[in-house]
Amino acid sequence: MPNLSGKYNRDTVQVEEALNRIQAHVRVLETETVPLAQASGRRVAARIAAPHPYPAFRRSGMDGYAVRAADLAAASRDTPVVLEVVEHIPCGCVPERPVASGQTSRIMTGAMLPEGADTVVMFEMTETIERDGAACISVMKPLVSGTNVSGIGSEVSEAELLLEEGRVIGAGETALLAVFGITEVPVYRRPTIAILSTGSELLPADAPLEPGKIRNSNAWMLAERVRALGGIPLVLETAADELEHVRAAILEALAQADAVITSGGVSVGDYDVLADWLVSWEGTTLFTKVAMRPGSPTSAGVLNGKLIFALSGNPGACFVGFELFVRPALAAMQGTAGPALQRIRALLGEGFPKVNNYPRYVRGTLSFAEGRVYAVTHRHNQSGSLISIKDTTALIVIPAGGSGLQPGDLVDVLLLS
Ligand SMILES: Nc1nc2c(c(=O)[nH]1)N[C@H]1C(S)=C(S)[C@@H](COP(=O)(O)OP(=O)(O)OC[C@H]3O[C@@H](n4cnc5c(N)ncnc54)[C@H](O)[C@@H]3O)O[C@H]1N2
Ligand code: MOO
Ligand SMILES: [Mg+2]
Repeated sequence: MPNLSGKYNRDTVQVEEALNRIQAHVRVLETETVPLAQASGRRVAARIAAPHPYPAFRRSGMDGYAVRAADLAAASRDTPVVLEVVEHIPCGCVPERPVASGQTSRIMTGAMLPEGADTVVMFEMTETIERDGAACISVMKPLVSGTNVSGIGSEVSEAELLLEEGRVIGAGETALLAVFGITEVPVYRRPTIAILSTGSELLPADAPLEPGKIRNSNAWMLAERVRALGGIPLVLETAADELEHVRAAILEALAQADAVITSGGVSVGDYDVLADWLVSWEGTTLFTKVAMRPGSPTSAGVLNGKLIFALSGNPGACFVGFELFVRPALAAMQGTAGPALQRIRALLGEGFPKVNNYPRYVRGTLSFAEGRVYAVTHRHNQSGSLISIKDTTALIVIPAGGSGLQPGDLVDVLLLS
């Protein structure tokens, strides 16, 4: 029997220190190139610069007439300026005739401006007339030169940074890559994350309920989060609370995955075998207790250069442990340093009278009223409850100590979405 006294006497580390220890062991994954159509949700693995200016040609912003602004300088209701229409320019065409003084070309939104012209008068400001058998327009107002024209590079100049390394590719990013013709995108490899649920009480989701048992929800929740953060979840068969069984499952998982998340068995119970293993194993233990609620027994270690996140089995604690520790690690594996969660300050909506010996990460959401941001805690915030997870968009940080918080007190809030 290994010496398990460490299971009961654990050093407590602060959340920040626990995260630092994890980040120190993150290995940034290799990069690969994927077609643009498969780049959604991936993180860019290089600094991507604009290969050409955008727009690449002087472009009309309106359906109207391309003119020389100087020609319209004296235009007024009483002295309209008459210009001869010399060409029609649809989108996608290169104008064939320059616009000389006294001339104009009919031009469509998005079409290339003809030489000589510097301004576009929208149709609504013109009147078409005929003069000496020629099609003309009359304009009754001057325009500032450049009106309704997007100049070359006015939006993006050549070589300008488009996407910084580590950025997640979403709608705006894909649009940029497409418009610049970057159809082979350098991205970080997606981390494969093995998910092992431990617990002899766990049934698969499709099993009929049995007395004393519950269906496994953590595996589904964790897989969903891993997928949403760019990883590939590898959900393993649930392990019974037996040390050898759990150990073997983790070792096998480490061979196939970039990191392993376990849930359950980290506290001091008789069948909390992960806690047993982490004090007697061959790996490096990073921490086995964190100054936080829920999830104080959350543990982590490194074996064969790979991280093992041993999250609590309690669904609320499992969720919070994932967001605080696994999420930043997933981001870092895919090339993004820095905090994974944005921290803001908000006014506490309802009071939180409970005094804590550890900082508490309360599931909640933000609400907005009269220009103020309120942090609203959810009712079911026990470590063991899971009903509030679906409505959680933020973790509200209630500091340790003190004498409870009043409505309107300023609190730190970690934004999850
Ligand atoms: N004497 C003490 N008891 C406990 C302490 C303590 O300090 N002294 N800590 C409590 C705290 S805090 C937490 S958090 C839990 C941690 O429990 P474990 O991580 O060891 O998890 P289990 O014992 O395996 O299960 C706890 C709870 O969660 C349910 N569970 C487990 N896996 C799943 C799953 N995949 N899906 C859904 N639900 C799951 C399990 O059935 C239990 O109800 O320990 C306290 N005890
Ligand atoms: O730290 Mo435990 O997760 O409160 O219940
Ligand atoms: Mg337990």
